[in-house]
Amino acid sequence: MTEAEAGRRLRALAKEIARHNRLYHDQDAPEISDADYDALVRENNELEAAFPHLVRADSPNAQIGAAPSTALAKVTHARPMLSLENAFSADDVHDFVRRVRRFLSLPESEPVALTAEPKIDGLSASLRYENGALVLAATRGDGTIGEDVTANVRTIPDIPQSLTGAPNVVEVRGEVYMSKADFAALNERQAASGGKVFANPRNGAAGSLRQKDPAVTAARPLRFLAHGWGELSEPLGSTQAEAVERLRTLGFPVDERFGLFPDADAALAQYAAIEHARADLPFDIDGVVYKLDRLDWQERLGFVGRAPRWAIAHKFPAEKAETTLERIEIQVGRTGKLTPIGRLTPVGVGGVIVSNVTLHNRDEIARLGVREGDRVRIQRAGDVIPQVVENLTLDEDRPAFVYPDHCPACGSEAVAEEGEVDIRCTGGLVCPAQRLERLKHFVSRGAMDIEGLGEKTIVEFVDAGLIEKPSDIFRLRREQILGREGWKEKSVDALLAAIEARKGFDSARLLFGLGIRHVGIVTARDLLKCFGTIQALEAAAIGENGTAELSAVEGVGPVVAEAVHDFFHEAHNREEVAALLALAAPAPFVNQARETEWSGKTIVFTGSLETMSRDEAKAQAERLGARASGSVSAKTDLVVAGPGAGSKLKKAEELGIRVASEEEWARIVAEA
Ligand SMILES: NC(=O)c1ccc[n+]([C@@H]2O[C@H](COP(=O)([O-])OP(=O)(O)OC[C@H]3O[C@@H](n4cnc5c(N)ncnc54)[C@H](O)[C@@H]3O)[C@@H](O)[C@H]2O)c1
Ligand SMILES: [Zn+2]
Repeated sequence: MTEAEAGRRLRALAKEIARHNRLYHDQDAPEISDADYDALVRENNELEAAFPHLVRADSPNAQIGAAPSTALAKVTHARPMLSLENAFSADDVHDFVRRVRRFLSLPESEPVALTAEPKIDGLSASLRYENGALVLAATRGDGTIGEDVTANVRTIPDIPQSLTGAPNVVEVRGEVYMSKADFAALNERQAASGGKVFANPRNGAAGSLRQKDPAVTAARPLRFLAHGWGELSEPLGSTQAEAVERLRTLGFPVDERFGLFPDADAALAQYAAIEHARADLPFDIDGVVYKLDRLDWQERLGFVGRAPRWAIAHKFPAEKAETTLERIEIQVGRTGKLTPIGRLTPVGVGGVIVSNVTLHNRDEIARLGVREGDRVRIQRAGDVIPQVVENLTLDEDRPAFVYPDHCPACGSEAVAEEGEVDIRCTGGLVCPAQRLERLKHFVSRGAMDIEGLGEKTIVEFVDAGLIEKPSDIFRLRREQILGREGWKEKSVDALLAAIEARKGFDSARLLFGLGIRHVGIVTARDLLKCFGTIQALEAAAIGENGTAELSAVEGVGPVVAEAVHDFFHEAHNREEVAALLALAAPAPFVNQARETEWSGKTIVFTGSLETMSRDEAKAQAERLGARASGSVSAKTDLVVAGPGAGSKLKKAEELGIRVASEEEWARIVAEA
């Protein structure tokens, strides 16, 4: 940014921020969210830091709140009512402590104790007591001049009218606020009577206190929490914690979460605890305020501009923000799932800058009605990926977003399964987005189980361009691998021998290794029991009545049939299968199942098995002529439950299905 641009921007920001200050502080009717307001202030501060000589006399940093414009009498504060510096991260808080240390020239060994308490979202008031009697109450106004709200404050039950044992002059400062419940009820009454509806409890409290007629204030459920003081004829204590305790004994409400902490880390832990409790608190808070405990240090630090040097407000991250959805991009996941990603104009939400959101799926895009270029409201909760919660662009002119019906990574058809919202690429074996996952699956234990070709080696070979698709594994040549780092002659030979050993291997394992959706090892065997070879299966799948023929197979339903059909429908998948069959020449399927009392029965394995893998257990079931299924239903004959079994076991018990332990299962297998 050039200097001229910065100057223009600073001028615009000063004007804009002043306007929002008036709307918020004086008219109790903000137009933008606090997060958006804070973003303007931050932009201003960054520019001021980059161009210090351009800082304006009317800089937003030179001002507190807004000058009052009500019909209320003006009051000049005996001591100014200040604002607070903001911190947005733990780093900011540590910086604050470092600044304090530097200012006071404290040695590292000197502890810096801090108080921490919620930052109540209300409006500050100063209550002046002389000889124990409440004589004046004032709003903050612009920090120097506030409004006289004495009569109004007298109607607030939390605020004592008189004090005993107090210094002759005490100005108690704190927050006038409205509880969330009272605020909701007030707005309901206001709406019913056609009165002003408030944007939030803070505005409700401010609008209720700043009334010409105290009777109106009296009818509003206002509350008060003390957090500081102004003029005093004698000190309330020698530390912040002592002084606050004194205020409590004088009869002022103090928040129960107020605490004294030995250092910044302990105070930050309290921040986390308060943030955690935030939603359940009866009133709105927007952060935690830390103050130096030692009052002699507060005195030395004084204030700069509009805020004390000895306190800082650690704001909670905003969880919602508005921005523009610039583009909708479709990503292909490792398993072929198409996921729409929204590219945003970067915006701060929940303490981080967000430039991408997940749009989940086609249905979500339709539900939100979002198109490229729309204004959207996004939300971020905890560590969750940010989401679009609302489309703010209501014009209907532009056409709806067209969801692609082909995979952007490989051009294969992308389809949704019946009743499913997700759209998947059917390009499986050749889709670059799925390449790695497919290859890892192909060589995995339950599939081709190629020794020496683990995930790490797959990644290495893919990166080196040695393999792209499963058939390439059978094309690997000695000299391609030899000479690569970490590959000795012996290991290369062992690997090639392991690959060679997989020629003429089990066709069911190879079929399973293709990674067709829903085709697990059991389904692969079911299919081959019927068709005998992968070639025959392929011919059936792409035949005229393909899906019908496949769904007729025992153990295969319409969803599996559809997936198998879609897979073989893609020409490049057929090419790859043909290459694999030529290179690996798997043996025709041999049905190993025996006729036993378990033939035709359905068995479900759940929980963890200790002496065998899930795959092995399933294979055992099949050899007994039984089918292994993934879900428990009335048709289930046996549930084998290991430790950690959950809902499936519960369901089996509800349905009265026989349940066996792993040990009992081993006995069944041995005896069958
Ligand atoms: N949405 C808008 O248009 C808009 C406009 C102006 C200001 N704002 C919001 O108002 C804030 C700025 O207002 P501000 O200058 O009054 O600063 P502030 O409200 O962020 O902080 C200072 C005030 O915090 C209050 N406070 C609450 N609990 C306290 C505690 N425990 N200890 C000490 N003080 C405590 C005090 O009254 C003090 O005056 C910003 O956070 C901004 O988001 C919003
Ligand atoms: Zn694809």
